[in-house]
Amino acid sequence: MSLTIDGIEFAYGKHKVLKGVSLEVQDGTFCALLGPNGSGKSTLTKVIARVHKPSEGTVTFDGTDVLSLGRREHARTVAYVPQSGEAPFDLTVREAVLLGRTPHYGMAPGAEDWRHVQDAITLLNLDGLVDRNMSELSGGQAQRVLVARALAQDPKVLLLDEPTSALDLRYQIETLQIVRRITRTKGITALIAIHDLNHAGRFCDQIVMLDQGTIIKSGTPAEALQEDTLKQVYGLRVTVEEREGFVEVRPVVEDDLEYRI
Ligand SMILES: Nc1ncnc2c1ncn2[C@@H]1O[C@H](COP(=O)(O)OP(=O)(O)OP(=O)(O)O)[C@@H](O)[C@H]1O
Repeated sequence: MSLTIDGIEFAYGKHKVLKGVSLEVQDGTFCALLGPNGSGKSTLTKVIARVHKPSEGTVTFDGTDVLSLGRREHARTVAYVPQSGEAPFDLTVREAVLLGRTPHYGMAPGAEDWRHVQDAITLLNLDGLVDRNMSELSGGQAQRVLVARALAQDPKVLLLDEPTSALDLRYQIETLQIVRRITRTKGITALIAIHDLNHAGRFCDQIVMLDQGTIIKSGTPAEALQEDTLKQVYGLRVTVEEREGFVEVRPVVEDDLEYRI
């Protein structure tokens, strides 16, 4: 049982951004999408979230064609956390999290829906903010609301596009721990676009390295985070060590800008 992405091609106009991307993520796996700016991480999450339609390729989850599901069924299967600039600004925090339940109820939310909303609010430590308007939140608070909305949706596949970019260190760690825990306890498949190689190595089971719209490497953190791969993809010398059971990447910074290859 898995999320299977096969031969995805996508272009913005004439600019080809995804060039035959194929990837398999097993159920219950927390998978990081890594790669330099512009390598296609966000675009890939948007294709799975159906924000963009690929010109070629398929996305299936446990054998079901995700790209041709009905709208409601897709929303019950896949939840998408966009970058924080895309928050719904005219709503209170509670209303924004409740949006995640829309695919699950008919005329009005029921007790089960409110339970999911409250659980997500508590998990993301948003209890003190529930009546605040989204427009009054800091970037990091808004980002936590978007994660809570996606968790309230109770999806099978969770897509996160740089969900920790505006978070302080404590909330970065907490958010990654929460996602990791729900992959374990609920068997959810999570795919996260993220820049922090060490967070990816610490919290994720699988790492997929994208470069110019192509997958360069996919494997465990130890398999994917290798010095030669990182040098090739980021154009930067790094050292990679195993520390307390986790892979740790450090840039080799000698003198001003001398690290450039
Ligand atoms: N809406 C758009 N219209 C045209 N080109 C776009 C659009 N969005 C992204 N691109 C281009 O597609 C390429 C891939 O962008 P994408 O946002 O998927 O990369 P990314 O790996 O997520 O980058 P980052 O790490 O900077 O967020 C880039 O060259 C970018 O300029």
